[in-house]
Amino acid sequence: MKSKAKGPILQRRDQVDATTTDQRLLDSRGPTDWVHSDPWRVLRIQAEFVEGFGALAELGPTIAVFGSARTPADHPSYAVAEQVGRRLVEEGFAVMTGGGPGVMEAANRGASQAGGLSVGLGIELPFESGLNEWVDVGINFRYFFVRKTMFVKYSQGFIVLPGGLGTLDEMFEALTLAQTQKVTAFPVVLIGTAYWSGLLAWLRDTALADGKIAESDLDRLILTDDVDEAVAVMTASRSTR
Ligand SMILES: C/C(=C\CNc1ncnc2c1ncn2[C@@H]1O[C@H](COP(=O)(O)O)[C@@H](O)[C@H]1O)CO
Repeated sequence: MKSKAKGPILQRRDQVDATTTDQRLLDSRGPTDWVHSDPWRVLRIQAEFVEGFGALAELGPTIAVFGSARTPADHPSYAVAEQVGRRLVEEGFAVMTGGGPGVMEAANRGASQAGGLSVGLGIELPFESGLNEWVDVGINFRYFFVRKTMFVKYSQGFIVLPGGLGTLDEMFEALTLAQTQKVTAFPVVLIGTAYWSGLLAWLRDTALADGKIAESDLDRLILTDDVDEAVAVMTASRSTR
């Protein structure tokens, strides 16, 4: 009688497979459409979470710094971001950015040059820019939403410098998570009164006035031009935990 053990499964007579699982794995050159299918993507997403959690779990106190990818090195915001990176390190924080150019590069530069931990969470984009040279621990993500989870999970506060859509997305993500109590005790400091005042005025005069947000939502946002004040907010928040 034909009989075969397939792992814990017993097959007999005409139920016996003609090939082994290993043979099918190693020999097959079948269709490859599955590489682009959602179930396969789910595994890649899972792998990205595993890599991120594994690399960042032991970071210690960390502050995320956000801001424009388009800020040139001779722009005043670049020097401010560099100072933010340096001051955070002096207060014992690791500095985490999107790992790109502009403000991200400046904050990583300040942190690295101050001898601290400079982390970059990069993102795969159609136009490749890669991690900036001041990132000392870097991860490149395929998926924005996985990367965003890492920023919120592994930093204890956000410092936001002038930026565009990406920066606004990151700031409003933090504010939404705080409003819905998904995160608690998570300070968000905006640096650059001239740049941010118009947005804050609209939030107060239109969104708040029309009942779309609450006073407490605005209270969470701290606006300053003073790097030391921004860093002090992060330090104070750490000591209240
Ligand atoms: C636009 C250019 C490069 C983009 N490279 C980026 N690399 C990493 N992270 C990025 C990049 N662009 C945006 N981000 C994220 O959004 C924020 C900045 O976006 P903004 O629209 O410039 O404000 C930033 O905090 C990142 O997390 C060309 O050089």
